[in-house]
Amino acid sequence: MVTEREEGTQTIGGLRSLKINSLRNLLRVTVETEAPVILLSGGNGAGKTTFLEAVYLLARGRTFRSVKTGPLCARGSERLEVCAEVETLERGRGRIEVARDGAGVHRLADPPSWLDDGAAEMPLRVKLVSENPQSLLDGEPELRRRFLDLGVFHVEPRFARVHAQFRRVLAQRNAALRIGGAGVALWNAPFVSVSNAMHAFRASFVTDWNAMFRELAQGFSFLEACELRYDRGWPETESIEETLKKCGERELQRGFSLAGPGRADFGVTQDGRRQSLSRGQTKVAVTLLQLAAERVHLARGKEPAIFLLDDLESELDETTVRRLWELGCASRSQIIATRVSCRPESVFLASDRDVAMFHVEHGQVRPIS
Ligand SMILES: Nc1ncnc2c1ncn2[C@@H]1O[C@H](COP(=O)(O)OP(=O)(O)OP(=O)(O)O)[C@@H](O)[C@H]1O
Repeated sequence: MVTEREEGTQTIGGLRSLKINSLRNLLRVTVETEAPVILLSGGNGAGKTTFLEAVYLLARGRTFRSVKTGPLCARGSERLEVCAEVETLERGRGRIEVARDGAGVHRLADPPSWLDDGAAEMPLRVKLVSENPQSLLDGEPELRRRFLDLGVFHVEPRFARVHAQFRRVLAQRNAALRIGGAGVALWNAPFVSVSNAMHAFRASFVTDWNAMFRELAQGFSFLEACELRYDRGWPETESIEETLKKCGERELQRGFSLAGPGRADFGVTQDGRRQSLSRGQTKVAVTLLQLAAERVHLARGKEPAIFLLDDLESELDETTVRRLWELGCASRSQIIATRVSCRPESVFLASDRDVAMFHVEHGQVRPIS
């Protein structure tokens, strides 16, 4: 497996075929390709993002779009299905299938052993640069914690148990704080222990992630002196026990925990201060964060993820698109990218990787020969 990656051939894992039934405007779509780069072009509303959504659904069992985008099931249909043949370097080929009806999302897989390992070991990992990547750095800390935790989870499956334990302890501690503090003392010791465990996992991932991010950021002058700063959720100068003691009164007044891993955050900083970035620059930073995380995952022996790049060109100048594209192609992960068809596609074809091009129109996806 490593040999193929190191030799730089185009033989990488990823999607080999994708069938979509009744997902938004994609009523019946079949795409078969072994290409390491899949480029979908088409006009607005053609269904390009929906194609990415189908792959994301397979990997994560949910969509990346907000509920405001409306129901996933095509109008007039009661069930959607997405099915893919996937090749992994370690396990060869297998099928993943997701179906959704009124009762929610069901994930089916063949061979069934792929299911036994749990979500962390599912054969399909995706890394998304979405239609609004800025929300990761500009939005709620909750989004960043989820992003960070997914990154940790992929390198350290034991993190899932610690995470679940933390959520249970936090819920109990908060319940005790809400009713005036009776029983809080009972939950402090487990809270301290699970907080320290969670921080240790996160910090170890962030150290590597930051190193990769700084390396990648060298290619972009506005990010040159920037780094990834992780805030564990309580001051670096004190232990979590000390912080709990200090904010005990306030926690009782507010009725919930004010410190701990549930308050962790990260950001792109320069000289310790949050860097102010334009929309385009923020998009670059988020793309680099994804690429950096992928490098960490690969270095820890993970299968390459599939990069889903939704309209990479929007808000970016041509040189920047070219640089990001080169970095993406150098990662040797499979890339599925969308673009609005009015722009020249030369940037995307200028790499040594095979590109399979498809045109998306009125919910149909057709190969461009
Ligand atoms: N449940 C649904 N049933 C049928 N059609 C839907 C449903 N939900 C969304 N759509 C339509 O499906 C299309 C999907 O658009 P999508 O966001 O995938 O387009 P896109 O090609 O990425 O466009 P853009 O370049 O504008 O981002 C839209 O035209 C939308 O109106």
